Amino acid sequence: MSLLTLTDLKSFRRDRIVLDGISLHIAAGEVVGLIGRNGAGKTTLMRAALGLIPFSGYSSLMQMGPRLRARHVAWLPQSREIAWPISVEALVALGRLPHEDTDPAPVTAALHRMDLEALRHRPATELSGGEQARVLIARTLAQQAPLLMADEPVAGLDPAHQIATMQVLGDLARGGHGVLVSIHDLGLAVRHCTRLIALDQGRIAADGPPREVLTPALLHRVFGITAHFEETPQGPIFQPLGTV
Ligand SMILES: Nc1ncnc2c1ncn2[C@@H]1O[C@H](COP(=O)(O)OP(=O)(O)OP(=O)(O)O)[C@@H](O)[C@H]1O
Repeated sequence: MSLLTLTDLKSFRRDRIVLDGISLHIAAGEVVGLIGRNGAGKTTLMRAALGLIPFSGYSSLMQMGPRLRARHVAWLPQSREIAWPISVEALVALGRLPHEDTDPAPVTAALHRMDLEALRHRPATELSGGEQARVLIARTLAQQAPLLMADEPVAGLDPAHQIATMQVLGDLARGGHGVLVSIHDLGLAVRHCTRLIALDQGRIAADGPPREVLTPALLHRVFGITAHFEETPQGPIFQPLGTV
């Protein structure tokens, strides 16, 4: 089942085309990594799909009313700013707003999944940057939406929490959700994403399983790098080596 369909999406910023002809589906069971250089259009693609910036073309999310959309898709923006000193638990509970319920179970589960139980009563504004990022991820988990869209969810997290967060996204997908994440760490992307979409100057340069997307030719053309890519008994290992 497709949870997100985009057809011929285009977006302009300051009269310059920054997304052009984007067509894709995200299905239940997928963790799709959106990759590309700085400025390639990853954030723009997700914000346009959500209707947060103007675009032309079709986004299935825009066919839903605001209430249905809030239940269908959880969104983690790149900005990790927390404005008010509310408790971690209260902030995570904001993820339940679209459901208009007071069921504590999804909030408790989200706190547990993001390793936040010990911090639940702390003011969220008094946490470290990485801890705040985990709180905001937990809020999106508490929303229990079929589709999760996250802009660089693991940026700023320590290695253990990066891996744990990617595993949480994998668990969500295996539980029938769909996930679209922008990510710069190609090593993590290769290990945890079921599929990669490489963006280059606002267009899709490649879309498929990590091994098929991250070819030497694509790495050269889209990222300007060389890399070592190896299948091992511990899973695939991808390490950028140099610039070209
Ligand atoms: N508010 C804005 N006004 C004008 N141009 C913008 C604006 N936001 C983004 N752009 C431009 O749109 C293009 C795509 O930006 P976008 O933020 O989508 O890239 P990205 O792939 O998410 O990059 P990064 O990896 O650095 O987060 C860039 O050329 C950027 O300069």
